[in-house]
Amino acid sequence: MSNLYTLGFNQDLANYIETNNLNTFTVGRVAQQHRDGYIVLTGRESKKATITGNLRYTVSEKSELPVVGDWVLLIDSGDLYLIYQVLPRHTRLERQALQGLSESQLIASNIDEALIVQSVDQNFNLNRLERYISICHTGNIQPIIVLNKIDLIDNNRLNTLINEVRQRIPNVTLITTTTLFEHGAHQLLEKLQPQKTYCLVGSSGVGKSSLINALTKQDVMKTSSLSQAHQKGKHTTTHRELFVLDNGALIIDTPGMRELGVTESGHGLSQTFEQIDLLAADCQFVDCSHTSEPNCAVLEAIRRGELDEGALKNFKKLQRESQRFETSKAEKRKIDKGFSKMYKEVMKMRNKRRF
Ligand SMILES: Nc1nc2c(ncn2[C@@H]2O[C@H](COP(=O)(O)OP(=O)(O)OP(=O)(O)O)[C@@H](O)[C@H]2O)c(=O)[nH]1
Ligand SMILES: [Zn+2]
Repeated sequence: MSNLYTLGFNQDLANYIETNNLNTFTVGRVAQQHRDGYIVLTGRESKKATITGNLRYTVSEKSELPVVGDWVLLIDSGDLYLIYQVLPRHTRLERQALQGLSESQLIASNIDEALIVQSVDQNFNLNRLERYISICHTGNIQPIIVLNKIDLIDNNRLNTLINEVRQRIPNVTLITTTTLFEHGAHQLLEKLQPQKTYCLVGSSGVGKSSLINALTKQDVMKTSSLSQAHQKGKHTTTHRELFVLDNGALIIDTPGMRELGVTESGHGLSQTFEQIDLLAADCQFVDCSHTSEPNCAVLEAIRRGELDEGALKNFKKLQRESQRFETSKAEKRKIDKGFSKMYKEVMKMRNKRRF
């Protein structure tokens, strides 16, 4: 078991296995997810794996199936492991496809900190940063902002950008990198701790694969050429993969995520827009929408120049989005429930007829 700890295994998981009498299984961590199966690490080996029929047919939602980062119980069947069970997840990186169904998609699990990568060229966007940060908070993941490709701009411009981030998002760690020069990512490497799991998120072409290559000091990820990276809809990273770095940190690369929707209105948004949340407590109306109400503390703060108007605008946009998501989820649940009721009634009638 001791080798498992180098993969991020912890006492909570050990206790879970112990209390549920699951000691007979091999424990592993999902390192790669492909169309036709998985690669799991057990601390001793890396082997192909597939899920058991039992697991496939007993899950009630797709998100209960294994994803990269998951801890799983395995049955050894020679050159293949069978995944018998997914152990409880302590964090989840989840997204909702903006033009999609009401279903959210689990991207990876058990991530301690997410590195939100933006490049300092036209990709730089405060609203998008806040969007990614909300998703992290919703999944209990600590966000870190990484501004990459700083070789493209001069120091003045860089300081302006850093100030812009600091003003809008004061409480999240900010790191600057370039993968063009040796040691250009040293600030980032120093931040990564052994046995902790990180993931890289960000639009296609911002340099996530290049950063992985810089951190692993190898060419493990294929990077796209600039022209390719800017072709719309082309993702150069096609699968998710977990890497163990020389310093013992674990890092997961995820494919470029253009359509990244927030999934819930819970604490994710209020944690990200903490300042608005705090101010709102002083609004005259409990359900103040901070639009035109009298004695609105949020609008007052904007008037006084203490709150960025852009932050409030983005907050409202993300709030509307998550409300839409919640509503469509509730509607879907109602429809599903209706179907299941109908199905039960039909079965009851069939059984009656039989006897
Ligand atoms: N100037 C400059 N270019 C960089 C830097 N980092 C990466 N690039 C270039 O940006 C392009 C995209 O880099 P990738 O590492 O493939 O980007 P990615 O985020 O992994 O992209 P996806 O795999 O599509 O999600 C490549 O041409 C890289 O050479 C940097 O620090 N400075
Ligand atoms: Zn208000």
